[in-house]
Amino acid sequence: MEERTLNRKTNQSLFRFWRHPYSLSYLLLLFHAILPVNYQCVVIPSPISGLQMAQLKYLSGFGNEFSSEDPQYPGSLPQGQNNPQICPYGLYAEQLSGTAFTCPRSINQRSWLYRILPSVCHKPFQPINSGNLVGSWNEVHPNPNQLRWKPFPIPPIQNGPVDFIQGLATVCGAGDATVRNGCAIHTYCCNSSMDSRGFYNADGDFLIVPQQGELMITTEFGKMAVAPLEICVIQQGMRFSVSVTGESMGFILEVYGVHFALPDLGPIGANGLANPRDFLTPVACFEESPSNSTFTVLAKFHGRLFSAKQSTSPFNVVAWHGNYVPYKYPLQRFQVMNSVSFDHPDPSIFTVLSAKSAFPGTSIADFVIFPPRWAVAEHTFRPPYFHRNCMSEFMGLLSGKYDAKGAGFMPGASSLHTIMTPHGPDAESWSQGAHSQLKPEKVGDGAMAFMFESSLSLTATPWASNVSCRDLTYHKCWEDLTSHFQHRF
Ligand SMILES: O=C(O)Cc1cc(O)ccc1O
Ligand SMILES: [Fe+2]
Repeated sequence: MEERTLNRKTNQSLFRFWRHPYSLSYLLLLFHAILPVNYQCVVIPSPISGLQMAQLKYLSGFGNEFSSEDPQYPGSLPQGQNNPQICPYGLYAEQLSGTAFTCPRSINQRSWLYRILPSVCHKPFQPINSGNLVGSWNEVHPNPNQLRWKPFPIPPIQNGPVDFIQGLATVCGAGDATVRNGCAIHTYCCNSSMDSRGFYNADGDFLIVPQQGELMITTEFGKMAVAPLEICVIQQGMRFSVSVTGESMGFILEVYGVHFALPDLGPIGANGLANPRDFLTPVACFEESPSNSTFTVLAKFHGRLFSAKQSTSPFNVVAWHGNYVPYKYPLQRFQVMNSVSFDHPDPSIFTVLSAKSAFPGTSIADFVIFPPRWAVAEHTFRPPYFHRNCMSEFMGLLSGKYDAKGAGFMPGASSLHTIMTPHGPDAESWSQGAHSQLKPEKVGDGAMAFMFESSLSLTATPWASNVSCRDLTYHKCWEDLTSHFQHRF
């Protein structure tokens, strides 16, 4: 059977309206077209011209209780209840739970999806080749050294298409998806769109950080365009498919058993860092499936990939409501805090999102960024300090230059300093920081670095340890640090 593409805009003709078995209820529901629907739309021009997504609409806010219906199907969202005996337009109701039913209300997350067929309508899942994905850390050899990688190579299209899922490789991680505690860091390097393939991750949430290439992500909740300097979060179980316009590369922080939240602001006050209204969630937009279609749903379960066929698009959700949703965030919206007197504050002031562990103030993983900012601290060594940390630090450079490193940490490069591994500015950056004149200075103009910081002891996978872009000379960047100790005698 021929596979159909998932990102085809579906036929929503009047003809289909009249032949639909629930056309009477259509008429009644037309009244809903004039009723206000409880959402706040933001229209953001898409950066992706090649994907014909000129303008996408989004709902604004973090952790909100949203509702959305495909504008072509007014009244498709049931009002006043979740489970009408028959849903509007003959849709099926399906709940997607992101937390235990009984989680406290403040952290409880779930959404109700109203879809053409429920997700259960698929052929059995079969295991497929999991490539360079790793989900268990038993075979991984620990390495306490400083590790660094030049940009992970994107396979050229001449060598064959590689999509977002085929291009996944696990760099490092710790913990276990089966006991819902841990995290993994992956890279994706791809050159093609997923077309008729949808994917869900049963293991955890993906925080996706594109470094090269814009992503058009179709989800069950609608479509998101995510360009470099934007990030998105697709939470456990949400189906999605990634289209690209060319060679694309980026990083993924996966967390098991916990969801990302905004950090508390403490004495900072009610505003600052990542502000909730800058988080954007897609609006409902569904795909119908012509008869005789076949779609593939891929699953990541216990770190392994599985594949199943089904006859309807997994993106067949006409309306939804809830607070368990995918979202994106433009990193330039981050309001940076820093010292205006002296000394270098800890990088936790740059936390965008936290996946908290059960220990107060200690995260499974934090997503931290280093945006352009003014440095004004007096009588201070301004670059990042030398450091040994009880947390693991995975860093990447999206653009520009990082203030602790020279050319060896180029855009697209990444590094891992795991628990108690000493690290800090390279010899040249130290020299600059120690001797430069301390006038007000813009740090990292046009630059953006990020850090995935985890309380878990991250270990690199065999793939990451042996990949050809590993910088085996990394340790040399500190070799020129010499003693300046002034003996008393
Ligand atoms: O470059 C790093 O290692 C990250 C980092 C940045 C910073 O400003 C202070 C401490 C720190 O670990
Ligand atoms: Fe550090």
